[in-house]
Amino acid sequence: MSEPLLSVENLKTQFFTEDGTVRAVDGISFDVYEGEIVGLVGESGAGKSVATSSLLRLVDSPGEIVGGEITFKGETIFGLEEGADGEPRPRDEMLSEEEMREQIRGREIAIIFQDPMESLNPVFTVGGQLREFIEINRDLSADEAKEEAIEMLREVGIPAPESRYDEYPHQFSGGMRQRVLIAMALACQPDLIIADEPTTALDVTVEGQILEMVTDLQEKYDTSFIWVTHDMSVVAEICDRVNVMYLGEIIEHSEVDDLFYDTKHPYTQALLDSMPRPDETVHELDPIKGVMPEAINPPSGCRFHSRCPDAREVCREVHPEARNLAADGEPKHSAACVKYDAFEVGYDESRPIETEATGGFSAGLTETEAEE
Ligand SMILES: Nc1ncnc2c1ncn2[C@@H]1O[C@H](COP(=O)(O)OP(=O)(O)OP(=O)(O)O)[C@@H](O)[C@H]1O
Ligand code: NI
Repeated sequence: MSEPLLSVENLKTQFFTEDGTVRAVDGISFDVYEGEIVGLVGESGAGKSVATSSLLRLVDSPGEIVGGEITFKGETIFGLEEGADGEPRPRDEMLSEEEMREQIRGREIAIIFQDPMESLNPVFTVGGQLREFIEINRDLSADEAKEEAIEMLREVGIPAPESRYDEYPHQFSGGMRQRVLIAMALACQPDLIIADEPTTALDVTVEGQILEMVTDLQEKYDTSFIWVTHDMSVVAEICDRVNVMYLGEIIEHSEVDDLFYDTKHPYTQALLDSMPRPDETVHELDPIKGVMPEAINPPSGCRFHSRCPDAREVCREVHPEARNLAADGEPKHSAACVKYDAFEVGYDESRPIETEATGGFSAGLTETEAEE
């Protein structure tokens, strides 16, 4: 395989709050290759948005990227080295804030958020905003940029784009606004588009139409995507490869079919069991037991052990790094769960423990309450 377009190594982003340090992203690694859609999936609070905004160095105070490497087309978006005083400092080749703003954001890596009203200005027409964006970023005249803007609106499926060009964002439906943002993301022909739950607020039919359009455009332009979602059916529909996140970590990674048909991590299994599956018409939904613990004080050992049906003593003690469990020659399939022999930590001999998932006590109750 060729070099990845984007490579993320051991990325850590933390928020320094009054209550303590929130380890929102705690050592994640993944790659994105040219022309693929990579999913980032997990429950609310897993760290998906912090991870994607870190990729563009858009984390605001009190948040900070504290470690790791982000490389994009050979350029260092983030990278530290040890300074003369022993303290970490940005490496010389790390892109400056100005370079990030002028070369990377919007041009080479575009981002689409869940709420289009945050990205569209309500007092300007949709077409005007798109035209201006194209004009600024692509050295086109105002007329050329307008033509291109109309073309982009047509491309993302906005009917009668010439007349809708002069309308304001509030005159567009939610789905149509989201299409405008996709047009804006595509306008500079970036190599990578990060989509942070852009279809979550839409109804399923509109969502389906948008996902279909994205897959078509993705093929046409050969753009790579990172698609953030908490919805496994979205993953099934558009992703080539998937990273599953839990409490700041990527706990499973594989090609999309393997994630569904050869699920390795109990958390991924729990996520799948809690959602309607696209490949099953009738399915009893089984919500994940318990709540995700706080990222300030993550549980010892495996972070999922408190909610895991397979947890044993050893899961409280050993913090597993994801390992590739695929057979030789098979595509990578990694998981961070010590129940697999590859981890060799004595899982089989270890005593099972009661967790929120084993029915020993139900979610939210303490052990004594449940015994009564
Ligand atoms: N500005 C902030 N200050 C303190 N903590 C923050 C801040 N922003 C995010 N966090 C914390 O970082 C963690 C990850 O949040 P993030 O928004 O990335 O989750 P997410 O996976 O995107 O969830 P969702 O699906 O709800 O969007 C959470 O524990 C959150 O409370
Ligand atoms: Ni988010």
